[in-house]
Amino acid sequence: MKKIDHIGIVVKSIKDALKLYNDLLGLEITGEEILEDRGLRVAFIKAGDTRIELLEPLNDNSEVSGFLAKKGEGMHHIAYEVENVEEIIKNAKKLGLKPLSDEPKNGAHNTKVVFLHPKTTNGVLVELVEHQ
Ligand SMILES: CC[C@@H](C(=O)O)C(=O)SCCNC(=O)CCNC(=O)[C@H](O)C(C)(C)COP(=O)(O)OP(=O)(O)OC[C@H]1O[C@@H](n2cnc3c(N)ncnc32)[C@H](O)[C@@H]1OP(=O)(O)O
Ligand SMILES: [Co+2]
Repeated sequence: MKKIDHIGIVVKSIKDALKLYNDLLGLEITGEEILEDRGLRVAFIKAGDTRIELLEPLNDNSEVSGFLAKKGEGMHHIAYEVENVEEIIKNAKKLGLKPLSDEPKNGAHNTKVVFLHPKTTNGVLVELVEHQ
């Protein structure tokens, strides 16, 4: 594991959330992306050597709609940058840490990602990210 790649936060509106990250803290958006297949508008904000990932649902079928409906806005996941996501999936299984897919999926900004089920990772949704 190289570092915390980003901290994912679900928000109703990225624009509204910028009052804190941009207006108050002076942090800039370093990359915004629409992920249609995931129903997500995503904005990355550089914060020191890690990033905040703001996740806004595009529609009711978004990957974060259920979370937003049940828990409201808030902390969603912690992403760790790894070297070899395929390798880490195999090791996670051996350790009883449940990957949510057997193969990595495409993440934001040309990455391969896999998530570990929060019920096997002390209640925190963990994302493992390999930058291409
Ligand atoms: C932009 C792309 C990518 C990147 O490149 O960075 C992203 O970050 S995409 C981020 C959004 N996508 C995902 O999160 C995909 C992986 N997540 C999932 O597959 C699901 O969210 C889940 C984790 C499997 C949960 O889905 P589901 O089982 O349908 O929801 P439930 O409400 O039934 O939850 C079951 C259980 O898990 C607890 N839970 C749910 N979400 C979280 C969470 N974010 N953190 C911690 N715990 C979570 C939930 O509370 C339930 O527990 P109990 O209530 O005790 O049963
Ligand atoms: Co993420």
